[in-house]
Amino acid sequence: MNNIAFLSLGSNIGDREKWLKEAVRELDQTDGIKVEKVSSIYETDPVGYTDQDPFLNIAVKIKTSLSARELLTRCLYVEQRLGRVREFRWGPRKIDLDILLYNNENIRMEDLQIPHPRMTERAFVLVPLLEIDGKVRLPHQNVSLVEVLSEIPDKEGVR
Ligand SMILES: Nc1nc2nc(S)n(CCO)c2c(=O)[nH]1
Repeated sequence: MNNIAFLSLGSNIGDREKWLKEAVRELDQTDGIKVEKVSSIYETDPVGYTDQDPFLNIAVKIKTSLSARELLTRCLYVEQRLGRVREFRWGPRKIDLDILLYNNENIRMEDLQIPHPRMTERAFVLVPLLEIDGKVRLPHQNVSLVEVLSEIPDKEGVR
């Protein structure tokens, strides 16, 4: 398992903490995935589509032998297994798993973009991520995510 990946998990329907914990367990029980670190749980104001309930968000560091594509497939499987129903794109969700970083790779495909394209705009992603790795950087860029987070105005939306 010589690949490192960072994921962002979120939930804003039902027993949010339960879904987050179950998703982490599903990941850790996957052949080829070892959960290395899990952040604290943060309550966060919804961004994007704001007319919905607050989220609970965490970040997770994994070691994996899966490719980025296989990891995406696994994340979608965990969402389906926990019963996520995709009503509309930015709407409420029982559980959401987003791949943020995979090694130091840039991947630009129709349905797989790594680093996650919106991660640098989202305090709900960066605060948990920096809790588990304060030195994490974007691939091939000289920008520390600590500096990126310092530029985001609405950090109070993450508690
Ligand atoms: N605070 C917060 N807002 C969000 N908007 C969307 S869409 N999502 C789903 C993840 O893209 C979230 C989220 O996880 N947390």
